[in-house]
Amino acid sequence: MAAVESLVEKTALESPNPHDVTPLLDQTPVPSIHRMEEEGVAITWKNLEVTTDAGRPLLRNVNGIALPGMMTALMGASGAGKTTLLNTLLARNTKGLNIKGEILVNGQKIGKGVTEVSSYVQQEDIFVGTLTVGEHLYMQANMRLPNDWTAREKKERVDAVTRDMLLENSVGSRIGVPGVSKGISGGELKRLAFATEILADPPVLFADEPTTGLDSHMAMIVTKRMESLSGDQGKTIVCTIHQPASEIFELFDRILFLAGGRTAFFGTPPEAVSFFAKCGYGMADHTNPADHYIKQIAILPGYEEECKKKCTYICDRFAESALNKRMDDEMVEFSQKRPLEQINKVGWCTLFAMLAMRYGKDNLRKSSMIRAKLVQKVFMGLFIGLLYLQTNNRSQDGINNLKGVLFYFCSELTYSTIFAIQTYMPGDFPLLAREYHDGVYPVSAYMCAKIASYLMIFSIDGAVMITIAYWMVGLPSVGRFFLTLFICLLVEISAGSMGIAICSMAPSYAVAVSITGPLLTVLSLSGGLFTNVDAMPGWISWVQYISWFRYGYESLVVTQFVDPMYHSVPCNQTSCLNNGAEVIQSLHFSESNLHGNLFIMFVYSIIVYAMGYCALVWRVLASR
Ligand SMILES: Nc1ncnc2c1ncn2[C@@H]1O[C@H](COP(=O)(O)OP(=O)(O)OP(=O)(O)O)[C@@H](O)[C@H]1O
Repeated sequence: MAAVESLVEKTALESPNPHDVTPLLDQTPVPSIHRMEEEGVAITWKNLEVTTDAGRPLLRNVNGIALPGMMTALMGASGAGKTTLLNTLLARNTKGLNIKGEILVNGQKIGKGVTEVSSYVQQEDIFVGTLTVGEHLYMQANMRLPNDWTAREKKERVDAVTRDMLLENSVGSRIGVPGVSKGISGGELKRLAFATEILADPPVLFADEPTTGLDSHMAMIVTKRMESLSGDQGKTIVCTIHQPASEIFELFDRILFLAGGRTAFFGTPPEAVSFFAKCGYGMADHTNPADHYIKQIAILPGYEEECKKKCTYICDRFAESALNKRMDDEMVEFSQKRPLEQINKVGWCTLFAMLAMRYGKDNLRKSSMIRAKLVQKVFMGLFIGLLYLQTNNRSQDGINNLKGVLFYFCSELTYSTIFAIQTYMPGDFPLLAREYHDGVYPVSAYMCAKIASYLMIFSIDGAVMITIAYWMVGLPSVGRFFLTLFICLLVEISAGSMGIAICSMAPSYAVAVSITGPLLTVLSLSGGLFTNVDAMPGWISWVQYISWFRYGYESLVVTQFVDPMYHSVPCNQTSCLNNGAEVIQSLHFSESNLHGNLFIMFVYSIIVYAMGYCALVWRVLASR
C-alpha cells in the first residue's frame, strides 16, 4: 500500500502544467517515419467504439495504424482494452460486444477475411503434446503451404523457420503439455507457436502477450525474432505486451498506449519520452519506460477519481497533439485501396491425411489409449474365455451361457469405446476452434480424421478380445467367427459414432459423461436380453430402434443359433428350448433380420456422425 501511495503522490496527484504548450502538443508537424510500401499490408482502424451488451464502453473512439515493416505494440494497464482492440481487429472473441467504426486492410473492409492475410500467435500455447516439434512443423507445413509446393520445398521452409526460431535442437523433442507431461520449455513453446504461424509466410502477424511467462532473456529473443520478421521481411506486426523491459520497449517501431479504452499515445518510443514529459509526467533516469508510462495511465485502487482525471488529461493532450495529426494523415494515406494477396488454401484430402496422421500418432502414444486398452481387452477376453470355457455345448445351460457371452460382447465393445473417446475428445476442442478460425482446416477434415483414428485402434483391440474369447468359449466355425467379428465391428462403429456425437454436442467432459451413462442404460436395457422387445409398452418400444445393442445382439444371436449344432438341444427340464430356432424365437428375434441389422447399424452410424458433425460446426462457429 505504501508503494501505491508513494506512486500516487509522485504521479497521479502531481498536477501537470496546463500552460505548458510545447511543439509536440501544439500541432507542430512531426516527421513521418514510414514510406508507402509497394508490398505488404497496412491496417487502419478509425473511430472504433466497442461496448458490451450491457452498455459498458470498452474502447472509445480509438484510431490507429499498423504498417508493413513495423512492429506495433498495444500497451496499457490491465483492463485498458488491449486484448479487446486486438480481438476487434481480428474479428475474434467478440461475442457479447457491439462494435462500431472502420477497420481497413490495405484500404479494404474485409471483416473476418483478415484471417486470410494474417496469422495470430495467441497468448495460450495449445499443441498436441504427444508430437515432437519436428512432426508438428511437418504436419503444419503440409496443412498451411499450398499443394503445389513439392515435399522438398516444404521441408526447406520448415528447416528455415526452425533455424529462424532457434528450434534446431528441439526438433526431436516431444512438445509435452505444461503441468501434465514433460516437454519443451516455455520459451521453446512460444517460439514453436511463432514458427507455426509464420510457416505460411503471412504478411501480417498478430500476437497476444508474446513474452508473458518468459524470462527476460527469452522475452528478448522472441521480440528480436518479431523485429526481424518486420524489419527484414517487411511483415506488419501487431502485438499486445505487458510491461516489457526497457530494451524490449525500444525495439518497437510504434507504441499505442490505451487508457480506459481511449488512445493515450501513439508514436515511437522516443516520442513517448517527450510526450509524457511534456504532459508533466517525465521519467526519472534509470526507470523502465513502459512501467513508468503504464503507471501514469493506470487506475489505482483507492485513487480511482484522481487516476481517471489524469488519464482523461493525457488522452485529451494526445488528441490535440501533432502526433495524433500525423496518425490521422497516415490513416488517410493508407486508407487508399491496394491489392491484397490471400494465403493459399490446401486441398481437403491433404488436410484430412495430416489430421489423421496427427491423431493416429496421438492415440498410439497415449499409453492409456493403446497399451492399457489392449491389456484390458486381452484380460477381458481371457476372463470371458475362462468363465465360459468350452461352455458352448448342446445343453440348456450352454444356451443361457451363450446368450450372456454374446450380450457381453456388445456391452464391452460399447462401454470401452464410448468412454475412451469421451476421455480424450473434449480436450481437442480449444485447438480445433483455434485452427478452424485461423483458417487452417474445416471441421469436416477434423471430424473424418478423428473417426478414422479411433476406428483403427478400437477395431484392433475389439478384435483381440473377440478372438481370444470366441475360441476359448468354443464357438463354431471360421465363417461364423468372421461374421461375429464383422458384427462386433459394426457395434463398435455405432458406439463410436454416439461417443463422438455426444462429445461434439456437449460443452465439457462432465456433461458428456452425464449424458452417456443414462443413455447407455436405456439402450442396453432395450437390447433384447433383459426385455422382451415385442412386449415393450408402445410408448417406449421405439427406443429399441435407436439401440445398436438391439441390432448387434440380434445379429450375434442369429449367427450362433442357426449353427447346425443347435438343430436339436437335449432337454432334461420341464421347460426347454429344443433348438436354435426356438432360442431365436424366445428372444423375439428373427433370422431374416440379420442382413437388415448390419445395414441399419452402418446407416445409423453415418446419421449419428452427421448429427455430431452439425453440432460441432455449430459450437466451433459460436466460439469465434
Ligand atoms: N466480452 C466482454 N464482455 C464484457 N466485458 C468485457 C468483454 N471483453 C472484455 N471486457 C472487459 O473489458 C475490459 C478490457 O479488457 P481487456 O481484456 O481488453 O483488457 P487488457 O488491457 O487486455 O487487460 P489485461 O492486460 O489484464 O489482459 C476489462 O474490464 C474486461 O473485463
